[in-house]
Amino acid sequence: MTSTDPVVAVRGLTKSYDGRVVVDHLDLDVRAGEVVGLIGANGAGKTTAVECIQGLRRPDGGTIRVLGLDPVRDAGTLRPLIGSQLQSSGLPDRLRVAEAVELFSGRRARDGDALLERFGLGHRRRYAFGTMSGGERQRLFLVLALLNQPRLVILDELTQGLDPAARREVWSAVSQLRDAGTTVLLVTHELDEAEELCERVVAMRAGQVLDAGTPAELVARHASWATVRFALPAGRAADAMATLRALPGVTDVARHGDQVTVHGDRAVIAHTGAWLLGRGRVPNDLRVEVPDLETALLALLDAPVDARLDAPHDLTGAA
Ligand SMILES: Nc1ncnc2c1ncn2[C@@H]1O[C@H](COP(=O)(O)OP(=O)(O)OP(=O)(O)O)[C@@H](O)[C@H]1O
Repeated sequence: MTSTDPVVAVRGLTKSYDGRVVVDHLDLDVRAGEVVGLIGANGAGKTTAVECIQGLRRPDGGTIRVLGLDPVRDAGTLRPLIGSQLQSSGLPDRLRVAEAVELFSGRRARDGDALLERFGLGHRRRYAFGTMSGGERQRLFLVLALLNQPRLVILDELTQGLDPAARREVWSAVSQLRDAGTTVLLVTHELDEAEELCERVVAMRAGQVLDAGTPAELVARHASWATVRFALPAGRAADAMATLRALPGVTDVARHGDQVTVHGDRAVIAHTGAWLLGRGRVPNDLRVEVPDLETALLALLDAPVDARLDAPHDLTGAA
């Protein structure tokens, strides 16, 4: 493996359960230092794919290389090089934090105490797992995933069931990994999480990749509209309608009293802004709404199956 080879390279991965195909010719690359998110509907095959990547499941077809190794054939060599927190992670309730760190420490283990401090768990060393909050547990799983200085970290539904504050804590911990250049493959349903943490996302449906790119690229490709809202002084809104409709990119203009809504492609933001400036006054209540990754994914999942074949994008994300 050379320094430019992807950390994870999956080609044509297929996996069936009881004759039902759940991963269908999946291609996926994760390059060194990238945080890549696997997103998609329930049952899209995300967990199965990462389990194959970890060597926990044997693929039916295709090839997988992780750090240049085959996850099944080279399982012994690869296991210490991957740090993982899986959907099914759990620890005995009575196990103390320090004991868990000791138990999981391998030959390559770094200073567990320093890691606990880094993730805000230094004061919890003597606490039993069963007494910890959801956010603390997930941060402990992150500590355990990182303990043996893995070359790849795999996180599956890391913040599922956490309250907003605990999610933020865990996000901040993952951001630290990203900033430190750790290679992370993240499975998530939380699209705000993917937008916050992932440099690249891979959207899956029915075992196949629908599209891949930065969150902004996916939004631009599948939800490229914008809506601008503002109020015009009493009586002026009606006159403005025809002018606004003629602006480039505008597909719809609506008026409720003095409230005006202009809808269209992204160019609408600039043209409506320029028109307002040209009138000499920017309304105080000017608002712009643009879709997020969730809207883009919903549009993508709704698209007919063959629409993805029109997408000229490299689904592995290779440069
Ligand atoms: N061990 C198994 N035996 C039989 N079917 C399975 C098994 N594991 C998963 N499946 C099925 O395979 C399909 C894909 O599941 P998988 O967990 O990989 O999807 P996912 O995208 O991770 O879903 P979720 O987001 O709900 O976790 C689902 O229909 C699931 O029920």
